[in-house]
This record gives sequence, C-alpha cells and structure tokens, in this order.
Amino acid sequence: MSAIAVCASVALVYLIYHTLKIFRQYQKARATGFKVYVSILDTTNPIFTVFALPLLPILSRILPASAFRVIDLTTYGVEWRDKVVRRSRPTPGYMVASSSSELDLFVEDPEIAGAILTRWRDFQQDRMTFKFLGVVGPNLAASDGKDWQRQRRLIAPMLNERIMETVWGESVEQANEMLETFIGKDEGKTDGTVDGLRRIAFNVLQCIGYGMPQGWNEPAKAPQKGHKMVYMEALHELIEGLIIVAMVPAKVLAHSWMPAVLRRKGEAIYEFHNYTKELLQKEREISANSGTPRNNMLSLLSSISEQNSDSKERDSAQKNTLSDEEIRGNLYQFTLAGYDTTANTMAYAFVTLATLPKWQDWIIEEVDRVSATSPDSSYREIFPKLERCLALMHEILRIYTPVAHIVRGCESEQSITAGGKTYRIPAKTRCILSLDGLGTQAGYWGDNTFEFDPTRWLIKDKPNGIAVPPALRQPTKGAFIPWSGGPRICPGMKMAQVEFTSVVYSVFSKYRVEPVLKEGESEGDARKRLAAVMDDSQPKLTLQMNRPRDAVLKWTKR
Ligand code: HEM
Repeated sequence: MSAIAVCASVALVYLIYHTLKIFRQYQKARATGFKVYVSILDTTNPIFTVFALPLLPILSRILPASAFRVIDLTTYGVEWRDKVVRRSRPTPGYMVASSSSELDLFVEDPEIAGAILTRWRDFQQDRMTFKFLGVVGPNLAASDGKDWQRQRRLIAPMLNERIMETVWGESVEQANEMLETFIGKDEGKTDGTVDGLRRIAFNVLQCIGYGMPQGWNEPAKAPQKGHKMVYMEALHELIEGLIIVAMVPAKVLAHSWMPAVLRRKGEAIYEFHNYTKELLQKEREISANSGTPRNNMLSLLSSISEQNSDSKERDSAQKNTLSDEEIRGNLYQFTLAGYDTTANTMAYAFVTLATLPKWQDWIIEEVDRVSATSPDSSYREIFPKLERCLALMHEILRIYTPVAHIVRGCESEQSITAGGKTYRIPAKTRCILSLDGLGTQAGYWGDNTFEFDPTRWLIKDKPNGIAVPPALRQPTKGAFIPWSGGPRICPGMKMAQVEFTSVVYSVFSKYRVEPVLKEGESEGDARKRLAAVMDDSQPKLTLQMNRPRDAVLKWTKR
C-alpha cells in the first residue's frame, strides 16, 4: 500500500469516528427537548474559544448565512453581538452537539437559569473557571463543595458595613481628585475618563484589600529592595494577562528567552508570591501588637490563618481557618473579581450620561435633592437615599452586562421544570447561562427592552417616599443576574453598589459632562458617535469598549 493510501485510510477512519461521535452527541441533545445545533468543531476546546472569535468576520463573508449562524451561536460573546443588532436567540435555550465529550446548553430562560444557580450541588463551578481563577492559589471562586462552603462562610461576611464606609470615603476622594485633574487641563476636555475610572476601581480595591491607599494622582512608587516591581504592579500584570498566565507555566513565562512583555507576566507570578508572604508576615506582627485586625481584607484574612489556630478540625467545611495559599489566592481573586466589573460599569454609565443629557439631569435632580436634605455627606446618610443612582447602575448592568455568562457543569443527569415542561439535561453538560441575554429578553422586559430607561427599576406608589435602604424593583428570579444568584451570588455586590453610587454622587454634585464636538459636527451627531463607541465593545474578561479613548468628553463645573 502506498503512503498516500495509508494516510487516506487513516483520515477516513478518523472521519468516521468523528462523525459517529457527533451523531451520538446529537441524539443525546435531541432527547432534551431544546433546539439543537451541530458543530463539526469541538466548542468546549479552549483553542476554539481563543481562535473562533477573531475569525468570525472572515467566516461571515465566506460561509452561507445559516452555517455561519451556527458558529456565531457557539462562539464566546454571541449575546453581546446579538444585542447590538437587536436579535434574540432561541428560547428557552439551545444545545450544541459537537465532537466534544461534553454537550453545551446555552440557557436563555430565567426559570431554568434560576434553578441551575440555586442547585449548586447538582450544577458545579466550571473546571475551566477553576483554571483561570485559581492561577496563584486556591480561592472562593475556584473552589467547590466543602472547600467552597468554608471559604464562603469565612470570607463573605468580611465585606461588612465598616468596609462599606471605607469604600464610600475612598471612592469620593478618588472621584474628586480625578475631576479636579480633568477640569484643570485643556478646558475640561479629556479622552481619559474610561482609564480614569479604571484607576479609581483599582485604587479602591488596593485600599480595601491591603490598607494601602494610593491617591488618584500619586506617582507610582519604586519597587522595594530585592523586587523587580511593586506589589500592585505585579497584581495588575496578572489580572491584565489572565489568559496567558493561566495557560503558560510561570517557569516558562519568566524564562530569559521570552519576549519582555511575557517575561514580565512570569516575573509577576513570583513577585506576587513573595510579596504576599512578606505582607502576611508584616500583618501578623502588627496584629500581634494591636490584638485586633485592621479594616482591610489582608488583615481580616490573616486573622483567620491556620497558622494562628490550634484547631484539629479535619472536615474542610467545619474548619474556621484558611491556609496561606488560600489567603494569597483570595487576595488576588478579590481584586480580579472587583476590578474590571466595577470599572467598566462606571465607564458605560458616564459615557451613557454624556450621550443622554435628559438622564443626566434626572440624576443631578436626585443628587441636589439628597445633598440639600442631608446634614452630612457620610455613607450612612447619603447611600440609602440614592435610589436613582442605583437604578442607573442596574440599567447599565442590564444593557452592558459585564460578565457575559456563567458556566456550570453537571456530572450526572438532571431534570429541570420550567414553563410547565420538564427538561432532561444529560450528564456532562456545560450549562452556559446567558446573563447578557436574560437581561434583555423581550418576553420578560417588554418591547422597550433595548431602550435605556432607568425608571423601569423604580417602585412606583411607594407609601412614604424613599425606602431605606434604596429599594428597587425585584425582577423574576433568574431574569436579572449580573451578580449571579443563589448561594454563589457575588459577595462584592454591595461594595460595587457603594463605589458606583458614591462616584456618581460626588461627580454630579459639582460637574456636568458632554461629548466634545468634532469640527462641523452637531450635538446630535456627536452623541450618536459616542453611542457607537459603546456599541463597539467586546466581552473579554468583562465587556469593555474597544476604543475607550474615542470617548472624548468635556467636563464643566455646574
Ligand atoms: C459591578 C460589579 C460586579 C459584578 C457585575 C460582579 C459579578 C460577579 C459574578 C457574575 C460572579 C460569578 C458568581 C457565580 O459563579 O455564580 C461573581 C463572583 C464573585 N465576585 Fe463579583 N462582581 C462585581 C464586583 C465584585 C467586587 C467589588 C468584589 C469584591 C471586592 C467581587 C467579588 C467576587 C467574588 C469573591 C466572587 C466569587 C464568589 C463565589 O464563587 O462564591 N465582585 N461576581
């Protein structure tokens, strides 16, 4: 037999095997009752996730529309792409059968999404999420079962009201410093608002996480002796390089033959390990002298370190301590989870208000009313009254949902009843909850679902005016889950709300914002151009604008 014939036979056998595998997966998917799409590519493979996205524009030109739609529907970020062109996906969801040993179920129905999030023992955290989030140590988001239960019970209560007061104060200071800088230069015109808000989010986390406040304008510090970068730089490098850091071992990244930009990511992993060890040591000495933990996550976490405990509890769920690796992992994960999410929510809110002056006036009305009727500007006095500012945040999260979807997997067959119908979900199915899509389902939100209208969140006919704390409409379970839901709901939700509202409140107490007009451009056209900058977004770690510097804004004193 010639070499060509051998190759052809091997290819044929592989093709038959591949086709049979897809067929078997298709049969399983058909039995669920959801609409089924078949993909010849393995959609659960990370290589597909990374490469399908940049290839989409080319594929859309060369493939027939129906074939392209199948690839589109299975490629990361489909919810956002559909939202921009106001297109919806099949409800209550759809299955994708491919050559993977796992099936994918894209969930578009609030009842099913709510059930999956609530039944956390049946539907567990996705293994890929473990890989990406557990890169510098085990932590809350990258754990399941008893380890997760213990970490959640110990860590979530740390984000308490004392921390909220610090978040409020720090965010106000950061926002004031940023706006004073913008106003002091170039008649208040800047292309740096989105970056400026990122800096605020990072600095607030630095203050809450480590008790190391950093002024918005303060120049970066020099690395300490024996280090190549400062701690927060190392953390920043890891967060910005999340995917590469998770895929390539630190030893390889830090090698001398690596390009400088990648080598720095590898070095950042080692720096982060060493710094956290030193910081923990220092924190233990401070606590030993003072007796009580300070008001930051590092101090609170180190107070429950297993080093300080003589407990012999063996059951992971019952223990009241964290290992040093878990403290390191959680310090990293808190910054990762709270940074991009909060920063981008603020960014879309500010650019939206510059685009829609009517809603800016609406916010200013509340800011002025609350400030005129409050004896001081503390967190306890102001935050509970900022109902419209919180409604603004909800509406931004509904339209510009930061986390596109949550993935959960089931190891055994599960059934879920929704809309009077029972769906059987086969073992080894990845359930991809479309947070982005659920927030705009016309069936639930109505015909104006794609319109920006924060009043949809207000509870009309409240008996005594403002309810305390700010009370907004509660959508049906599973219909609005930008912070997730069920037992794993984001523990940083209140912190993000306090930060967002304090920044909006301080900025609009003193300033207004509008788009900078290009030569010959009308105000209406400039607003449309700005809206297009927001539409040109891409879900990466979270949804973000592709051209943030094109959002050129002019800030003026009121
Ligand atoms: C607008 C801001 C935020 C949004 C939209 C958001 C969204 C989310 C989402 C969707 C999850 C996934 C939960 C799941 O797997 O079911 C999550 C988890 C988490 N978030 Fe947030 N988050 C925000 C801010 C924050 C902040 C400020 C912090 C802390 C400083 C934080 C800490 C966490 C942690 C620790 C988890 C893991 C919880 C667990 O697995 O039990 N988040 N967040």
